[in-house]
Amino acid sequence: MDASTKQEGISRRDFLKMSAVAGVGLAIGATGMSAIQNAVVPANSTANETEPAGDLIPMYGEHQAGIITPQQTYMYLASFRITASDRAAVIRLFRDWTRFSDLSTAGGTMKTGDNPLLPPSDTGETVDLPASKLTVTFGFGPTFFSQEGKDRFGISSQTPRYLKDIPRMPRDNIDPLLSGGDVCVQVCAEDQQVAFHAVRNFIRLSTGSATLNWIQEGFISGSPGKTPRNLFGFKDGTANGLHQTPTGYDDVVWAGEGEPAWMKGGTYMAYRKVRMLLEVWDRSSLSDQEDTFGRHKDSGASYGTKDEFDKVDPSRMPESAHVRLAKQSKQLIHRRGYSYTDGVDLRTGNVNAGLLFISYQKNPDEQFVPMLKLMQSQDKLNEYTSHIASAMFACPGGLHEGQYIGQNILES
Ligand SMILES: C=CC1=C(C)c2cc3[nH]c(cc4nc(cc5[nH]c(cc1n2)c(C)c5CCC(=O)O)C(CCC(=O)O)=C4C)c(C)c3C=C
Ligand SMILES: [Fe+2]
Repeated sequence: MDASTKQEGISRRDFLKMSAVAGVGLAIGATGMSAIQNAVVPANSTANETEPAGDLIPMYGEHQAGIITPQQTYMYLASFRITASDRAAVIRLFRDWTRFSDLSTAGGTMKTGDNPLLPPSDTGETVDLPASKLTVTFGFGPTFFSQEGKDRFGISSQTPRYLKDIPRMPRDNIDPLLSGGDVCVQVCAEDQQVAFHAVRNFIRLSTGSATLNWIQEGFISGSPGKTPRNLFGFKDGTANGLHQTPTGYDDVVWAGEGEPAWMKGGTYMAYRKVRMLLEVWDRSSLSDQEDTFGRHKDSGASYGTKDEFDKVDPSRMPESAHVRLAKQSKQLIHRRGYSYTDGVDLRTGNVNAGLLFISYQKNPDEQFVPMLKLMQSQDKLNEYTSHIASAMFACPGGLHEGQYIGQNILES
């Protein structure tokens, strides 16, 4: 940690220590500190200290939380465009975002009512709510490093090895307004209001430095310990078990050789918003539905087997089955998708719904893109889906206390 960080930074642990001495409602008013430092105070420091351990997911460590963390029920994915023109302003934003992440993942809020003449620093909707397993995961898009050949923040030499947009696919119906971005923030929690509060305050804190491109919200549902079902009624996520081994995440998820130092412990997030044509699907026979995946709907067992986790034999499946094609690519990825609903398609009266497909992998060129290509050309699932948004982000490794997100890039 460099001296300036130590001087300016204030960690949750320091914060709680200070709160314990000064009592609840401690205000930090040093001039020169950025907006959030003046605004940050735990909603209730006692509540923070006694937060049930099971409700907190540590923010610090070798990897960012929210990547291999067991999936929480709710997710927001927000994409920002940096509007700040100089590196110092980006650093201020990332410091503020990091402090807010530190605070909110620990179950705190910014000050909610210290000056009646000013708007409260925090929007307030999580006061009295627990941390709810809140995680915040940051990623950087290709345009963060350079845009139209311009090295905006003098960091293009730090571009990760495989970071580029997902190439256009033949069946794509991609909406550019819902795709890409300089920075993404994935927020997950067991309570939707806790997740929304975080994303909303990230947006507030970005005022003057970044604008929101798009935001998506998703949900999953499943009994504890069971694989959740997607909106087609199939268990989705079964194969993640294949790399849940001692070396599995290093082999599949965490960035490898030839990457800038800040990618150590990091990964690539591939994102596709995939609309699922529920009305078409609901008119299909059970055998058509099962042939689409090569798995049985009720049990989740692959064709020719009995139980969900039995070894898959692709030769037992139709050639166009989704799982057979995934196997044909001979690649593994770590999927962490969420269902979404977006109201009604006013042109057809059909429901807008589908999957916010998110996968993490160490090398998207080798693991993700070939798999997507294969699926786009041959997958029976294409009869029922349409890819409408797309993005690729590089997610840095985890932070230690006192660091801010992107520090190793911006201070390299
Ligand atoms: C390019 C990668 C993938 C996209 C895009 C994708 C979209 C997508 N998938 C489902 C539903 C299921 N997918 C399942 C398995 C599965 N899917 C991918 C990749 C993509 N899916 C992989 C790598 C796998 C695992 C294959 C294996 O090794 O067995 C399954 C089966 C159960 C499971 O393992 O999760 C389902 C169901 C939908 C609905 C969808 C787009 C809307
Ligand atoms: Fe899939």
